[in-house]
Parts: sequence; C-alpha cells; structure tokens
Amino acid sequence: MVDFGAQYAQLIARRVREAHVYSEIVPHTASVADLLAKDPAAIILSGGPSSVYAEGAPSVDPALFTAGVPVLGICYGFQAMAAALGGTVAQTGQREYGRTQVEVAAAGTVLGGSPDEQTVWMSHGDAVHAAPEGFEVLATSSGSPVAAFEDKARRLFGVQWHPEVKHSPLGQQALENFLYEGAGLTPDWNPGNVIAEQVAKIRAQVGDARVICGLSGGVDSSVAAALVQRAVGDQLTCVFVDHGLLRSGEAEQVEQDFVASTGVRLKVVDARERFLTALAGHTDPETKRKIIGREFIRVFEDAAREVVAEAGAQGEVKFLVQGTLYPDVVESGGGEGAANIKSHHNVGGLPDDLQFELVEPLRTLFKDEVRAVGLELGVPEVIVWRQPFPGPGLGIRIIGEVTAERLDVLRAADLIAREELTAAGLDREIWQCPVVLLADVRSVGVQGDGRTYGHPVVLRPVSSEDAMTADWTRVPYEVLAAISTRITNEVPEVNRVVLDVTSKPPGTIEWE
Ligand SMILES: Nc1ncnc2c1ncn2[C@@H]1O[C@H](COP(=O)(O)OP(=O)(O)OP(=O)(O)O)[C@@H](O)[C@H]1O
Ligand SMILES: O=c1[nH]c(=O)c2[nH+]cn([C@@H]3O[C@H](COP(=O)(O)O)[C@@H](O)[C@H]3O)c2[nH]1
Ligand SMILES: NC(=O)CC[C@H](N)C(=O)O
Ligand SMILES: [Mg+2]
Repeated sequence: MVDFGAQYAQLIARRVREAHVYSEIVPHTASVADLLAKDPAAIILSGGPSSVYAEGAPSVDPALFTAGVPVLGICYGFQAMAAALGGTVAQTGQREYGRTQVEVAAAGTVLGGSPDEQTVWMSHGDAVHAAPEGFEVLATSSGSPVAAFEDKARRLFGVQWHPEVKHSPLGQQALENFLYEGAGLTPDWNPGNVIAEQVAKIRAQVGDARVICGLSGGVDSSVAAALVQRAVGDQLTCVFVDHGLLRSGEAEQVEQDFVASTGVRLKVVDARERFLTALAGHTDPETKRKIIGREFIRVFEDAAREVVAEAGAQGEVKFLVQGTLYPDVVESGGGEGAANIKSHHNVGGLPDDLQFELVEPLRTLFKDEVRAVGLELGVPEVIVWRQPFPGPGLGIRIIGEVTAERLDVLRAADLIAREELTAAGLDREIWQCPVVLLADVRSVGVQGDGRTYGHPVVLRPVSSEDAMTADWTRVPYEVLAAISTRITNEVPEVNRVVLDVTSKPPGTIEWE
C-alpha cells in the first residue's frame, strides 16, 4: 500500500488483513525500484490531501504501471494513476463528501457482484474527467464523470470512492475482488496473534523497569494496561488523571470498574485546578488541545516520582504506556504526509520536552480490533463496550473558553442525554454522542412567560465502526424530544437544544 498522506492508510492495510492477505505500507516517496524490490503481488495507491495538478503534488512514476504488478488506485491514487497514464483530472466544482450514489455501467473486475447502483463513501474535490487510453469506465456519479475504471489487460484498476471505509457497504467486496480476481491472490495469510506478539515486544522494550500507564477507564487504555500487565505484571502502576473535564460520575466509575475487575494498582490524581488554570483565557481548539496534552504529561511526571518514592526505590520511571490507536496518530498528522486534522492530546498534543519513552501496543490498530483483543484478554464487557470519550474531555466540547461554571452546565446536559439514550436502549447502536456547549452563542427564549437569553447545546449522536468515518444516528424523535425537554427544564443556562446532522467527512465527530 503506497501512502499518499491518506487519512485512511492504515484502514486500507487493515481491510487487506481482513481479506487474509499480508500487507505493508510504504511512503509515496519510495522509488519504483524500492517498491519492486519488495516483490509485491499487488499494489494499492491510497488517497491523500493533495491535488494531482498542483505544484509539488506527489505523483506516480509511470514505470510502476509497466512492471506487470496489478495496481488499484483509490481516490488520490486513482487520480494520480489517471494523470500518469494520460487521462485528465480537474476540479468539477461539485465536491462529494460522505454518502454518494454511483451508477455502475459495467461491473468489470473490481465491481463484480455490484448492483447497477451502489452507495459509496466519497471525500474529494477533484475528479477524473477522462480515463486514459485503454481504460474502460465502470461507474459514474454526479460529481465524478469517471468514478471507477479498469484496464483488464494491464491489470490496472481504480475507484474514486473509499472502499476501505465501513460506510461503503460493498467496499470490502471491491477490495477482495481486486486482491483475488484482479491480482489472483489466495486468501491464506492469518493475522499473527496480536497478544503474543505485543506481550513479547513490551517485555523486550521494558525489561525489568517500572512503568506507568495513563488510564482513563476507556477501552483503549484498559486494553493497553491489560496487555502490559500480562507482559510485566506488577512493574505497572496505572495513573488516572481527574482533570476536571470529566463527565458526571466518571472518576468514581473508573475506580470501581477497573480496579475491581483487574486488580491493577491505580493512582488517582486530582489535577482539576491545574488544568482549569492552564486553560483559562484560551479559545482556539488546537491551543486548548496542546495545553491539555502538556498538562497530562506534567501530571504523569509528578505521579511517576511519587510511584518511585512510594516504593521506597531510587531512579526514575522511564516508560509511559498510552492507549493510542491509529486514528489518534493519523488525525494528528502522524501518517506519511497526512494532514493534521486535530492534535490528539496523546500524540500531536505531547510537549516537545517529553522525557518518557512511550509504550503504545495498540498504535496501529482500530477500535474494533482493540475491542476484540480486549475480549480475548478477558477485559470485562462493561469496559470493552464503553463508548469512547476523548482524553481532553469536555474541554473540547465547550466552544469557547473553558470555565468551571461552563463545565458544570455541560456536565448536567451531558448526563441527561446519556441517561435518556441509555434508557432508550441505544448505547450499542450509538458510537458516542458528544453534547457540545456553544458557550459564546446566546439565543432568546421564553420560559415561564419570561424572556431568557441562554446558550444552545448541540447533540451529536453518531454511528461508526472505527471513528474514521461516521454518520449521524437517526435517534427516534421521542428520545430526542425527551432529551430536549429535560435539558431545557433542568439546566437553567440552556434554552435551546439542536441536533447535528453532519456525517464525517465533512464534519469530524467532536466539534474541536
Ligand atoms: N483521564 C485520563 N487519565 C489518564 N490517562 C488518560 C486520561 N484520558 C486519556 N488518557 C490517556 O490517553 C489515551 C488516549 O485517550 P482515548 O480517549 O483515546 O482512549 P481511552 O480513553 O483509553 O479509550 P476511549 O477511546 O474508549 O475513550 C488513553 O488511552 C490514556 O492512555
Ligand atoms: O483521546 C482522545 N484524544 C483526543 O485528543 C481526541 N480527539 C478526538 N477524540 C476521539 O477520537 C474519535 C474521532 O474524533 P473526531 O472525529 O472528532 O476526530 C472520537 O471518538 C473522539 O471522541 C480523541 N480522543
Ligand atoms: N481523499 C482523497 O484522496 C482526495 C483526493 C483529492 N485531494 C481530492 O480532493 O479530490
Ligand atoms: Mg477516552
């Protein structure tokens, strides 16, 4: 898989794993000779943020297409293939983000088994206007005159959409068509045991040193902690930071669920003052994220010193375990040439003077893979199926400055939304439902015959498999009504509840 700076690079690699074919990711800067030296049975060109016709945009050496290796281009990779072989790529003026219908004129190889029309997930502004000579156009959409093509003789294939995302229902089938039919591969590779592999790696990295783990009680850090515990046992101390940006009841719940079920040593740090002070006066989302990332590390440093002192030992804790997943890395701009969408506190938000060596056994995985590992490790279902909650917490759900009063307002509204969604039995169906306080926006209302001038909150229920793409959840009207009524009745500062009906892309899940 050649990575052109795709948000979805690991996702493609992962879908190939699911198809029982081994895959490796290489940066687009690798030469054709380097690529061919790996003796690939097939090559996939990923999407990416550039426009092929822009100056300095990564291009594909046409020699790649005469090497006799089957190639599938996806989005940018599709456009780059078209441009390299003499087709035309330009802006259509009609951008396509999210759910899109494509008309399938001919199934060809990759679209084998497709109906005449299929739903796909798109994310592009450029389009292929004319396919290169020798290519058959397989599909079109309203914004993509050429949405898929192939040259069967040369075994070159391309699609404008993203078959690797779950929101393209026939996407996996298209990838498998390419791998099995287009490239003639046999699905005979099996993922090595992630657990055994990671346990061995952790032991090799850590040796007999002391380790701390940032534990939020969420899925990722719980599974990471369980892996590290299996690897190095009681060399591990978990550190839970109460930064004041947590939801109602969260700190208590973490102590209860996690410690009770795992017996891991847990240190709880009350850092509420520290975070609030550091965040005072800041409104820019990236600034807030970086402050939060920095403060987390400063708290971990203090905690590490205490862990050593409490054990009556000498020296320092060198290793910090984090439950970092691949989406955190790529959204922070950590993929090969990938754009920085938002700096996740645990990756892009880390301070430059970080002294810890990181232990991140889940760094190339996605949430659903992590859940599977968690279940296999015996992590309890209440934890494995917990909805994600971002490390920066309510700090990135208050649009504007974060203050203690605003946090109280948001916590109250968030608790009501969670209670009603749980009562309606929607917890598994909904991936997560951020409640966002538009703290600098006010609107006029009337309550008890009096005028109010309060704040709106936004409900952002989304469904997703891995947070890379998402759609807004069609929550039944009665449930929305119950949430709205309760919030406006019970939270005096809020006089309006609105629903976010944006998919990802173009939106992200969190507002900041
Ligand atoms: N309150 C916290 N205290 C200590 N560490 C934290 C806290 N919040 C987040 N972290 C660290 O940051 C990492 C990333 O946070 P993130 O929210 O992505 O993962 P998670 O909380 O473990 O899982 P989930 O995505 O299910 O919420 C965590 O795995 C954990 O190591
Ligand atoms: O630990 C985290 N630290 C962060 O800085 C962060 N930002 C977003 N998220 C979570 O990541 C997923 C994707 O979020 P977005 O669509 O908003 O980018 C969603 O599940 C978000 O809740 C974070 N998690
Ligand atoms: N997701 C992509 O690969 C996008 C390709 C290109 N940047 C476009 O907008 O068309
Ligand atoms: Mg979390």
